[in-house]
Order: sequence, then C-alpha cells, then structure tokens
Amino acid sequence: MQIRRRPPSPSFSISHMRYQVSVPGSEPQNILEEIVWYKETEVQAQREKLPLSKLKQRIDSVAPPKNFLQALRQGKTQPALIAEVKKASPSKGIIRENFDPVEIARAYDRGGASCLSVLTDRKFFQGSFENLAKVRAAVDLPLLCKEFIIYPYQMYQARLHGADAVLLIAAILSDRDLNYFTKIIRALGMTPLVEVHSLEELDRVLSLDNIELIGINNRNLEDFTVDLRTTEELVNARRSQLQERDIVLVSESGLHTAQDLQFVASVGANAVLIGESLVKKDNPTEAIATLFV
Ligand SMILES: O=C(O)c1ccccc1NCC(=O)[C@H](O)[C@H](O)COP(=O)(O)O
Repeated sequence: MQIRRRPPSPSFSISHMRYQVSVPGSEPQNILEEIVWYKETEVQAQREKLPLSKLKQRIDSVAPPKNFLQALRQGKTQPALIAEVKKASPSKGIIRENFDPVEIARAYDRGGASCLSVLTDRKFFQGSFENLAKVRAAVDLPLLCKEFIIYPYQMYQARLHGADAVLLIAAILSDRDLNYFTKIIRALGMTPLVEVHSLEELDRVLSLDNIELIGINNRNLEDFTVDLRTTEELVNARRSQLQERDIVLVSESGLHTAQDLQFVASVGANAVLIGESLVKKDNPTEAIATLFV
C-alpha cells in the first residue's frame, strides 16, 4: 500500500485576497492517509505546546520500561495475548459506550493477558495519552502504545506516558524512518512492534537489523476487509527467515473465536493482538477465557 504525505497545497493572492488551490491528489485516498495527514498537524500543535527538549527532560523521572518481548516469549497463554484497550475505530465506530480504560485493563489482567495495547489516537479511535498513563498506573503488565507514529516526538510522548513498546506501521514509514525509529525506541528502553500487511512490507522489515517482533495485520486498511489467511500467507512465504532470526510473530485484528486463535497459532503466530471481540463484551475477563479453551 502506498501512503503519501500531505502534498503542499499552493495558494495565491489577488487584490489582498488569498486563494487555496485544490490540486489533484490533495485529498487523502484511504483512511491511513487521512490519519497520517491529520497526525502531521496534530503533532505540530503538540510540539508547539511542549517542545521536544522539555518533553525529554520529563522522561527522566518516569519508571523504567518493562520487557514487552520477554512477556510475550513467556506467554501466560498459548498463543500469548496482547489485549487492546480501544473505545472506537474507523471500521467499527464506537465499540464500547461506557468505556473505562482502567476497568477494562484490569479485567484483561485478571483474564491472563501477557501485555496490553492502548490506543492513544484521539480523533479516529477516541483514545489518549492520558488513557495510557492511567492504565500504566493501574496495572503491571507491559504496555504497547498504539499510535500512528510518523515523528520521533511521538515515541518520547509514548515513553513519558508509560509505554514499554511502540507500534510502527511499515505502510506509513520509509525504510530510513523505520530503521531510525526502531533505534530511538530501543534507545528509550522500549520494544518496537513493526506491523506489516503484505509480503513487500514484510521483506522491507526483514531487511532491517535487530528486528525481534513483527505484527501481521489481518485487516486491509484500505477497504477494512479482514482475512486471517494474511498471517498464514506471510508466515509461509518467509518461515525459515522468521525462525532463524527467532522473531516473535503477532497476528493482529479480526480474531473472534477460539478456532481463529488455533488457526493463526497453527500457522506460526506466537501471539495475538485482540481488540474489538474483547472490548465489546460486558465481562472481558470471561471473554478471554472463552478464547483460550
Ligand atoms: O480497525 C480499524 O478500523 C483501523 C483503521 C485504520 C487503521 C488501523 C485500524 N485498526 C487498528 C488495528 O490494527 C486494530 O485495532 C487491532 O489490530 C485490533 O483489531 P481488532 O481485534 O479487530 O479490534
């Protein structure tokens, strides 16, 4: 998938009036582009409020990160569970009305999740960095910051609010940024989880050094279709490389039943990332039990 950065929109003035020109391609072509284009302005505004130099100083007083990768390798369940704290999504709208991130996180902890994922995007997922900090204060599990990372600033924000791991989406980052961002995440003591959806993206990620954790998203973010065979196809295509490098593989999205989990585990997933099917249940602890029978 080709995700473009926002093209500059030229403007011109006639008699003191300023006109914006709408050029072809100046509208986002899919949801990921829309999110990334909005993120550019959102992060710029955040940087103006709290410059990176000040943000970095604040991190010094934050407790050190927990070992996200080790928690997955040791897995409390088979496959290990990363349970997601998410109120809404572009594909599903509001998933849970009475959304209390701390209550949900504690329910996941009781149910046997090895790690948690917390949505921090406000506009499209109704998440926040405040939610991440609240969950951090309430549970001891390693936490993934689920964001649309396009600037280093956001990784420092993640650490400041208690993240132990940060999601990097290969479709929205160049090879150079992927390489640089994984280094920043590690320098901050966290674990990068690099997400792919196609074989081309998987090959880009496998060409990086030190990749230990890869997520295969079963959801096509262009049309929102979900196909668990995405995990199967990509693992089968690069099984020997993945095994030789001892990479932990996470199957993400669209997992609803015990059979779904057994299927992705049988094709090679070491862990699963599950949001909707747990969040929407009144009792997420019980919902986990029904998935791991
Ligand atoms: O889910 C969406 O609508 C979506 C849209 C655009 C970018 C990302 C999106 N989802 C993020 C995820 O990958 C899921 O939150 C995660 O894998 C959990 O999926 P699920 O179990 O299906 O809620």
